Amino acid sequence: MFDPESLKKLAIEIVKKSIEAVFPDRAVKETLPKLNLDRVILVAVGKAAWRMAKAAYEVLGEKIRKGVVVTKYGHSEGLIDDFEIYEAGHPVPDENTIKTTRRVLELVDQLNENDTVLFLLSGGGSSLFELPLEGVSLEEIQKLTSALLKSGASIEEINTVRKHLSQVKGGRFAERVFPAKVVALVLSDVLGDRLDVIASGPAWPDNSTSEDALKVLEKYGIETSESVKRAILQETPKHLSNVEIHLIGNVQKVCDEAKSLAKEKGFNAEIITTSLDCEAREAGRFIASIMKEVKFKDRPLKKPAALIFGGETVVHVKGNGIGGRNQELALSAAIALEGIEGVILCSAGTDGTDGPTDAAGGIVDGSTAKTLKAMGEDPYQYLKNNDSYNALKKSGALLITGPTGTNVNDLIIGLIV
Ligand SMILES: Nc1ncnc2c1ncn2[C@@H]1O[C@H](COP(=O)(O)OP(=O)(O)OP(=O)(O)O)[C@@H](O)[C@H]1O
Ligand SMILES: O=C(O)[C@H](O)CO
Ligand SMILES: [Mg+2]
Repeated sequence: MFDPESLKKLAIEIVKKSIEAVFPDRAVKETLPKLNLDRVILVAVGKAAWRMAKAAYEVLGEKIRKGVVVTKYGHSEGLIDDFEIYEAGHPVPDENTIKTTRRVLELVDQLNENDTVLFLLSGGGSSLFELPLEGVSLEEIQKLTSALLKSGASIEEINTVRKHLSQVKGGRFAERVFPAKVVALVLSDVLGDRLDVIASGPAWPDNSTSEDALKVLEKYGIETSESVKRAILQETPKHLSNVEIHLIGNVQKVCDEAKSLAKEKGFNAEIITTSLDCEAREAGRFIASIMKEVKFKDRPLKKPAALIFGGETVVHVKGNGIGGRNQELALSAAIALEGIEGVILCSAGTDGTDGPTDAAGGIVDGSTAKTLKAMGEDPYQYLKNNDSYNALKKSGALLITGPTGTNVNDLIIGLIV
């Protein structure tokens, strides 16, 4: 029923269309009309901020009294009415982060109980929205952030520390907006969607404590100054009375869309997990083993079948090649699927950039490893050297989409016919 080329095309189509379903524009436009907003101050923060703000402007128009957007360098796409649009440092905050955050605080400090801040939040916000507590310098925050990012700490742990050093994270932004209200739309790039973790939860009560933050520093052996330790001891808000939050997209949504698209195409489709978080090469091998079970035993699904996985794997980079977690997962699966017909696996970062490369991920089948071997290359050596980008490039197995303007973790689909 499917030749390898049409199966590949179909897998790419399902992945691309599923990512479109989590474009923030669409979700903002669906959500805002239900909220009865009038005369708001718009503040958009994160990697998807520009697109979220543009969509909000298209829905609310003149109802937006003032708009401020802060996103990563290169992530804004032009003017939106008379909004102030800023770009700042990511993944480590810089001078522009501080300047913009001060500007936002200046605006919200003038508000009263009749006002509403429409807060559009997405991943990356921790670095783009920051004003350190009194006594803590930007340099100290930069040093600490770099150390935490390299330490192997989880995003929850990293943000636990960040929240306790900031005037805007861990609910302190919402506290500062009081007595005005905050209505927030949030696009999640955190597995489990914890609202106090996404972008360090500027508008959500903090579930973590000063003690937790100190424990993270101790666990990863990170040295800090006395002034940083003193600042951490000031506890973040645990209750907020002026906040309404709407989660408008996450990895679950992208998986749901993939499942329904695969079903439309006549596949038996199932979401196996939305919280895949192990080492990328192990995930690739394990997913390949399930695909073989379907191929040869028709279980847990009968062919034609679509297996869908969402999450964010990790890579402990030991080699000196280039790649990303989705490309590494795909290469590992390609090795395990070698020689099998009627199987294809696509692994993609929904933001369109997987690791420090121009690819969104990889798309592999039973011929990928064979193609490399026919060229005299050893796929396993590429995997060992964390050089998935070059292995997939040589075998024509890179998935290239360009930056998508959204960011909700990774989508992996396996088709078996
Ligand atoms: N050669 C490589 N092979 C595989 N993975 C790599 C390689 N080099 C870096 N990485 C991985 O790429 C990750 C960064 O990728 P990426 O920018 O896609 O992350 P992200 O989670 O999407 O970031 P953000 O949350 O800011 O959007 C690093 O955590 C690292 O593990
Ligand atoms: O900004 C951040 O903290 C990360 O992207 C997680 O949301
Ligand atoms: Mg990314």
